[in-house]
Amino acid sequence: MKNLRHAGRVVLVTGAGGGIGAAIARLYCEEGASVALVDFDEASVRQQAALLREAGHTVEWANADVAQYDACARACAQLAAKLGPIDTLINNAGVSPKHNGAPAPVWEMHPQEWERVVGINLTGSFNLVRVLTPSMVERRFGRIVNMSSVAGSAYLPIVAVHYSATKAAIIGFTRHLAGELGPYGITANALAPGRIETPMLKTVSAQANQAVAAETPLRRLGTPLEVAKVACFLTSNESDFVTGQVVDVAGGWLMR
Ligand SMILES: NC(=O)c1ccc[n+]([C@@H]2O[C@H](COP(=O)([O-])OP(=O)(O)OC[C@H]3O[C@@H](n4cnc5c(N)ncnc54)[C@H](O)[C@@H]3O)[C@@H](O)[C@H]2O)c1
Ligand SMILES: CC(C)C1=CC=C(C(=O)O)[C@@H](O)[C@H]1O
Repeated sequence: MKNLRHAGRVVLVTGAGGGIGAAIARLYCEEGASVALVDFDEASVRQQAALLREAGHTVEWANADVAQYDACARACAQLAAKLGPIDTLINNAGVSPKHNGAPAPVWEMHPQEWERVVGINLTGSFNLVRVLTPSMVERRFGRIVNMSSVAGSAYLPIVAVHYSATKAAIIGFTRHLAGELGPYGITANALAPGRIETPMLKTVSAQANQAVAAETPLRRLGTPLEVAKVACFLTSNESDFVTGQVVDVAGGWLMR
């Protein structure tokens, strides 16, 4: 029997064209929500939306770069006009760029590349929160999940400094949101995935991933669905009194 605990909810997921975001969008659909998919890769987000519609789910999609405030505002207005007011926001879109096949050391990182990644991984989450919280505050209800990473609080040589810095900032951002928005019935939590099998991993050697699996207590990498399950839990009625928390989804890797 399906768990329809998100029936009646309208959920917006960024980075929903693939990887963890696509799994999150699908699980919300399966749990009864209407889902708005946002991604800057138009072909991917269109395809994910088509797959979900074919399965009978209520979805709309928008092609937007989360780093662009105006594009976020336009996309949210269009999506809310079709689905109704958005009450659940999953800020999942993020990038972990490589430079010549490896993370750029800080002394070689171009300032524009720093700005670009901060724009997507951090400002992108602010943009969506800024656009959507006025109606959440007005309706005295909202659920927000921001995607951090174990890299936000542990040194991971596989990523570069902009990535770690933005994922750490997401934790402070989330806790501040929890404090400020709590009195209006809005919760904000963060997820800190460990290594999850998604397209983001395609630049990492199989050997490196095996080494992570070997040092993970559960002895494997995670799946996008395992991250999605925690996002759905944290925004369901089962987590009504949970806010300002950072939840690792990492199989025990890098327990801190
Ligand atoms: N995969 C991992 O091991 C891992 C671990 C920890 C945290 N994370 C985080 O989880 C999130 C999802 O990662 P993933 O592994 O699914 O990545 P992914 O690369 O597989 O998917 C990311 C999606 O975000 C979209 N996207 C990227 N930049 C965007 C932008 N500016 N505007 C709109 N959409 C954009 C991409 O088109 C893509 O569909 C990211 O925030 C990532 O940092 C991933
Ligand atoms: C895919 C690789 C570069 C990677 C990205 C993000 C991570 C994170 O924890 O945020 C790493 O675990 C790693 O999988």
